[in-house]
Amino acid sequence: MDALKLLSRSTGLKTKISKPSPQNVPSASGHIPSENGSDSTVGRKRKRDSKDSDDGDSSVTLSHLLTEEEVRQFQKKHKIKIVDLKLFRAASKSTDSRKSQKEQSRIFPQPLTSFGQLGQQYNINSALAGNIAQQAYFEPTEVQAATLPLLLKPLLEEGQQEPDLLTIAPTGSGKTLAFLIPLIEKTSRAHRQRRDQAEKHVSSIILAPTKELVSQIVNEGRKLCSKTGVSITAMRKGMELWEGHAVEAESQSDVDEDVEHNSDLEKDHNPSRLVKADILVSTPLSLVHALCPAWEEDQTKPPNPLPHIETLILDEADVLLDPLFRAQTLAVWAACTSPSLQISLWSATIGSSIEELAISTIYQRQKRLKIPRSQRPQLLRTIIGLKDTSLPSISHRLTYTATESGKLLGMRQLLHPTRATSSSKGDADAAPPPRTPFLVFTQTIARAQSLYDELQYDIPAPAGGSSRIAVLHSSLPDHVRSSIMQKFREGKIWVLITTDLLSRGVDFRGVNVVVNYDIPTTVAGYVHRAGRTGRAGRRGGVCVSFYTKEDIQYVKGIANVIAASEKAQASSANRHENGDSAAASLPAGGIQPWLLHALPDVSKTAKKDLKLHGVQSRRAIHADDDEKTRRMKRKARIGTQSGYEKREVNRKRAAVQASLSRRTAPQERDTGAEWGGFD
Ligand SMILES: Nc1ncnc2c1ncn2[C@@H]1O[C@H](COP(=O)(O)OP(=O)(O)OP(=O)(O)O)[C@@H](O)[C@H]1O
Repeated sequence: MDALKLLSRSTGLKTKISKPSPQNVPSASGHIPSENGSDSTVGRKRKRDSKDSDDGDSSVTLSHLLTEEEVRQFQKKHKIKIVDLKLFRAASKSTDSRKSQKEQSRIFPQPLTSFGQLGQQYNINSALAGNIAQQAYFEPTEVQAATLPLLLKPLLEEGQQEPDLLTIAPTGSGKTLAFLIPLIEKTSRAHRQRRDQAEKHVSSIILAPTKELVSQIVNEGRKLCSKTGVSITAMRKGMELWEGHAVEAESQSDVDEDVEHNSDLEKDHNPSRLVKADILVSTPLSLVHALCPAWEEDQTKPPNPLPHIETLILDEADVLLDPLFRAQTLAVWAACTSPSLQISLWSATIGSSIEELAISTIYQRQKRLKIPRSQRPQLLRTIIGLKDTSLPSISHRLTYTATESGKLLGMRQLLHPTRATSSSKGDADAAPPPRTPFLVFTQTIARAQSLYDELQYDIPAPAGGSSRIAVLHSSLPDHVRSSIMQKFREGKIWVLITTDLLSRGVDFRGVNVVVNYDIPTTVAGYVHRAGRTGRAGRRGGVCVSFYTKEDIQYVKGIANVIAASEKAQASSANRHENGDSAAASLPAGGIQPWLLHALPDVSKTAKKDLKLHGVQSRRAIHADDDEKTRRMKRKARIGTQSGYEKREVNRKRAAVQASLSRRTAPQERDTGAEWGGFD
């Protein structure tokens, strides 16, 4: 296993980078034609210095722009849909069918067919173009092809405003690059126009739900910002967003150690604590504390305004606008008071209620700031592929284990596959046994810890023993969290047990197997967890989900996602039938149609309850739980001790306790009695 090579991206470790085969890049559904209409870019590495125009040389233009019909064909082939939501709003007042309303509001801008166009057509900062080339990205992914022109084109002409944008694109499809490139270019242009570095202040904010994701975005951003004059940093303790407003150290959560220090902050004198970076990446709570330290006590208090912020990006927008983070995110959004603020929301899953919330927040803000209609930016929605489906390149296995102890057995079988269990008795077509690295998800921190305790000695000592397995959750100190992340990226840890903390956005390139030891609490959760494998077009990723009797009532949604993903894979296999054998082979252990019929529909209340609390038997024991619930929860605990062994241990413990209390009781009576005086 070459885990080191697979996981080494983002670690700074040098590995040999080879050109991926065309079907392995994220644009696997079909190659992107070059400017002259041919498919010549595919399969050939672009020369780094041949196309990038020099900074300021705007005379180089594309020799050939695609006609509208070609753009339509391109969008169809790559499953790209761009809708102008204002046109859609106007069209929805008509009596036309919804389908035709949608068709009327679709737009067909020029796509980005190669990274070379960034220099040629969009005249981006040459250092930025060089940094992109340095990353050895050979061609844009669908989301990059669709959104980069939308965000970069308005920068070319003065007075043009970038659109507000909602983007839904599959996991691992390169959304981070899609929002970072235009942001860095916009900031670099603003620097050139201003040329007054003394004025430097934060002009853009990127919000992400976890510290791990914040750290990852900053690391990716740093690579792209190199030598562009643009700086990016993560929110950290003691930072001031404006002079005299230090963040309360104890109320402010720290970011990971692997985020390098912003050099501006390391100067000793106090004003240096002022954030001087251009782009600030933060979790919503960290930022909201910076804007209003007492925010949690009084959430009605408006946070201090951030009038200089020109761009706000919500990565994993559906989580940020979910009730869990909603108040904090909206508080930051409201604090960005610039009338020319450009907002973009990115995720693999944005449900219609979240989309409505985002759109209404955008409109209300424009009304509040009294921005004339003529000056309001376009509002666009880009969808890549099918909404709320998992990547077709991932194989899914939904495994019934009946009980909790069945799961442990299943997990051990995955870790130690034998010939008999991995290939169904000599079946030559059976899938090969899954190979580490594994990312294992549980419902709660306590369960992640228990599973770790159970499995920590399962890897044989000659293979590294317990150092190969780790647990990561939000109760661990930040430095431990970042060290585990680093080791997993470097391939030193093979099995990482975690909670939903790592289900969103985190990019471990080489994860081969995602195990849902406990089923996720939402369908979107499944899409995101599964999406930790099969990233950047990698094939061979497997997502195994165990379910027990208690889960049967909830798994239909997951089964539907798997069925949709398999259908997409089958149709892509048909398209590739003349050559792409990897795509042509259907995943092993897929969903049988009878199972889809047999599984009960999930009621709205059950969905809501699952989302809020998880499966009941796996929740922590509460003081007000009745005896039956306690028993059920105890039974669902992760462990290899049999019921008999547990009862024996409890019996012995009770006997020892009783003997101890018999011995201490007389003393307690002597010392504990109140002194009644000499009388
Ligand atoms: N054009 C490209 N060609 C090849 N690889 C790319 C390209 N763009 C991005 N990648 C790689 O794809 C991987 C996934 O990218 P990224 O983390 O941005 O995905 P994402 O769409 O944000 O996923 P998620 O929804 O899970 O957050 C990263 O390792 C990134 O380096």
